[in-house]
Amino acid sequence: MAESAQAPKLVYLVTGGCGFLGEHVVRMLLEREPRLHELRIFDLHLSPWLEELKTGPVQVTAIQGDVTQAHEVAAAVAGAHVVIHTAGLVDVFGRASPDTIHEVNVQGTQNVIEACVQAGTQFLVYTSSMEVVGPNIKGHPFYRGNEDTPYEAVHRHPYPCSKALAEQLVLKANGRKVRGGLHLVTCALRPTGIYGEGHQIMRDFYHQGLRLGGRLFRAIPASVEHGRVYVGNVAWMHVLVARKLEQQATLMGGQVYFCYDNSPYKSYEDFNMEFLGPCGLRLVGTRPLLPYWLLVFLATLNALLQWLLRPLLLYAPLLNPYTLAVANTTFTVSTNKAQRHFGYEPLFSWEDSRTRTILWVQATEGLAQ
Ligand SMILES: NC(=O)c1ccc[n+]([C@@H]2O[C@H](COP(=O)([O-])OP(=O)(O)OC[C@H]3O[C@@H](n4cnc5c(N)ncnc54)[C@H](O)[C@@H]3O)[C@@H](O)[C@H]2O)c1
Ligand SMILES: C[C@@H](CO)CCC[C@@H](C)[C@H]1CC[C@H]2[C@@H]3[C@H](O)C=C4C[C@@H](O)CC[C@]4(C)[C@H]3CC[C@]12C
Repeated sequence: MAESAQAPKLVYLVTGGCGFLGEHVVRMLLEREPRLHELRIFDLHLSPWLEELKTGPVQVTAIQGDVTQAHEVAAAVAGAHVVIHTAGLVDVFGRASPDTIHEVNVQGTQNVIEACVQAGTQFLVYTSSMEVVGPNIKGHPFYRGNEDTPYEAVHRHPYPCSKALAEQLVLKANGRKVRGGLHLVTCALRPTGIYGEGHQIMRDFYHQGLRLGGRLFRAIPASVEHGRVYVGNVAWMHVLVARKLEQQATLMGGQVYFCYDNSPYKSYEDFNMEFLGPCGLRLVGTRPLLPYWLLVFLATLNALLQWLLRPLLLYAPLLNPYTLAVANTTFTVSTNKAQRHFGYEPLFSWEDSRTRTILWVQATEGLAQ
C-alpha cells in the first residue's frame, strides 16, 4: 500500500508487556498499528510466548528489567517514540508491602517520565485505574459517572494511593520539555475491573467453584453495580490513544479517560457468572447468604490472621476489608469522552467479549488444582 510505504516507522515501548493487560496491548499493537517498526517489551518477568512474536515483520525486542531501576528504564526508552506504561504492582490482597507497591507504582512511573524527558520521547500513555477515583473509604457510590462527575476521592489502601499519585505525576508531566526541545504529551487511561483471557482472579473463582462442587455462594447484593471492561477493548483504547496523541496533542494532553465498552452493569459476582455459568458453575442465593456484618467480621479476621502469620507465611485470601468494600460499593462509569476525543469505539462487542472469555475459562479447566 502506498500509504503504509510512506508511514513513519515508529518504535513503541510497552512496560509490563508480559502482564494480563500488557500482553493484549502488545498483540493489539502488532495487529493494528501499521506504523510500528520496533516493539520493545519491558517486564520484570519475560514470558515464553514472546518468542513466537519475533518471527513477524515487526522487530520485537524483549527487555527484562525493573521499572524501579532508573538506568534500566532509561536504556529501554532511548530511541522510543511512544511509551505505554502498563507495568505495575496490582496488589489489593496484602501480598506486597506498602513500600514496595509505592516504589513500583510511583517511583517506577517517575523513572519512566524522566527517561522520556532525557531520551526526547514525546508520547506517554499511562495505565491508571478506576481506583484513583474510587470507591472511596467512605463507601460512596459512583453510579454511571464520567470523568467530570464530582466524587470525593479519598483512599487509605496502598494500591489506590499509589495509582493516584502516579497518575498525578503523569498528568503533571504533560508539556514538559524533552530532549531536543519538543514537549511531552501524556494521558492516563482508567480501566474499571478488567476481564477476559488471562484474568487470574476469574480463574481463581472458577477453581474455587469447582472445589465447592460447582457452586459459588452469593456474598454481595445483586443491586451493587461493579464496572467491568473487556481486556481487548482496554488494549484497543491504548493503541488508539497512543496513535492519536500526536494529532490531538492539545486536546488530549494531560487528560484522563475511563476505559469502557458495552459490558453490562452488574454486581461483581453476577458479572462473573456470565462466564462461569456456561462453564458449569452456579451462584447460590438470590440474596447474600451471610449478613454483611458477618462478612465484615470475616474480612477483619483475615486481615488479623495475615498480620499474625506474616512472620511465618503469607496468608493473602481474596476477602479482606478493602476487597469487600470495593466489591460492595457501586462503581460504574458511563461516558463517551474517549469517543469524542479520539474516536474510540469498542472493537469487541459484549457478545464477542463474553464468548472469548468463556472459551478461555473452559480452556483453563485442565489446570484446576
Ligand atoms: N486488572 C485490572 O482489573 C486493572 C484495572 C485497572 C487498572 N489496571 C492497571 O493495569 C496495569 C496492568 O495490570 P494487570 O492486571 O495486567 O497486572 P499484571 O500483574 O498482570 O501485569 C503487570 C505487569 O507488570 C510487571 N511488573 C510488575 N512490577 C514490575 C517492575 N518492577 N518492573 C517491570 N515490570 C513490572 C509484571 O511482571 C506484570 O507482567 C496495572 O498498572 C494496573 O494497575 C488493572
Ligand atoms: C467479597 C467476595 C465475595 O465473592 C468478592 C471479592 C472480590 C474482589 C476480590 C474483587 C472485587 C472487585 C475487584 C477489583 C476491581 O474489579 C477493580 C480493580 C482495579 C484494578 O486497578 C486492580 C484490580 C481491582 C482492585 C480488582 C481486584 C479484585 C476485586 C477487589
